[in-house]
Amino acid sequence: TACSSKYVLSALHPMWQGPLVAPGGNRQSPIDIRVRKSVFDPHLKPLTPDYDPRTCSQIWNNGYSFLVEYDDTTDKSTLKGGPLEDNFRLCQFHFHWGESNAWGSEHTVDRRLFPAELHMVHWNSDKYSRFEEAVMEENGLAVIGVFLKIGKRHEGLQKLVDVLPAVRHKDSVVEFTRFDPACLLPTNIDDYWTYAGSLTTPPLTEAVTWIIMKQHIEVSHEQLAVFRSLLFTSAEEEVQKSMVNNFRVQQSLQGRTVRSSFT
Ligand SMILES: CCOC(=O)CCc1ccc(S(N)(=O)=O)cc1
Ligand SMILES: [Zn+2]
Repeated sequence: TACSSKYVLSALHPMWQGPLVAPGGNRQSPIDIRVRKSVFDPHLKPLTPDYDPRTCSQIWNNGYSFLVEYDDTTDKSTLKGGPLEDNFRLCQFHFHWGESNAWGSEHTVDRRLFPAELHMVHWNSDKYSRFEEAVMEENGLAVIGVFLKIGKRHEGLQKLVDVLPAVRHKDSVVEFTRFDPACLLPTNIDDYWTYAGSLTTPPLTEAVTWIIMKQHIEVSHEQLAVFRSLLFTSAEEEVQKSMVNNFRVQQSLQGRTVRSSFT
């Protein structure tokens, strides 16, 4: 069952220092999105991201992924609309990927795996005063998920790819500015699935409104290979481990409904 495979992952993956089973976990992520079981919701509004590239501040390797962090002390880079009732502030984006192009995404669509998945993480600034507070609350976070496919080179991503060697080791950080995260969104952001879920890494809190884009973006094989050149390990550790397969296994839906913004 999903539960046992979660234990298997915990045994194999160095990345799990958190709780193996989220307390009372009945809305865990990621999930498999069964397209024919999703329910069209005509009341879902268009999503309105409004990002200011000047809020981009740094990139760091946290030992699970690399995070591009945004200054979220003011309402400069926000997300509204879609399934969201409140205003959400962008705080970071990161990716999950595999060691091969055959797998790497966290969510799947009718069991289809993608080589990687982008997560753009926002917190509810109408209800909470900072990310660390929102991450513990039921309607605290909104994460946009975008699938990556291998194809043509993504020109906007290249600025990010070029700086990754500078954050090769865990806990390394470099200044990174004037990056517009909107360039990583697909051309069509009106078609998405949405469901109530959780963080996919510790603390695994059930705080996330997930918004998964139907349309993927394309990156080149060479660009994804640079992601795989990152390391889970810090510079001091003798054994260097490639940062690959940093995804969680799918969790059971447990009666949840996945809504779609399109028919
Ligand atoms: C209390 C501090 O909590 C954190 O730092 C959680 C960060 C965190 C943010 C987003 C995600 S994901 N993969 O579900 O988009 C996982 C973990
Ligand atoms: Zn993630």
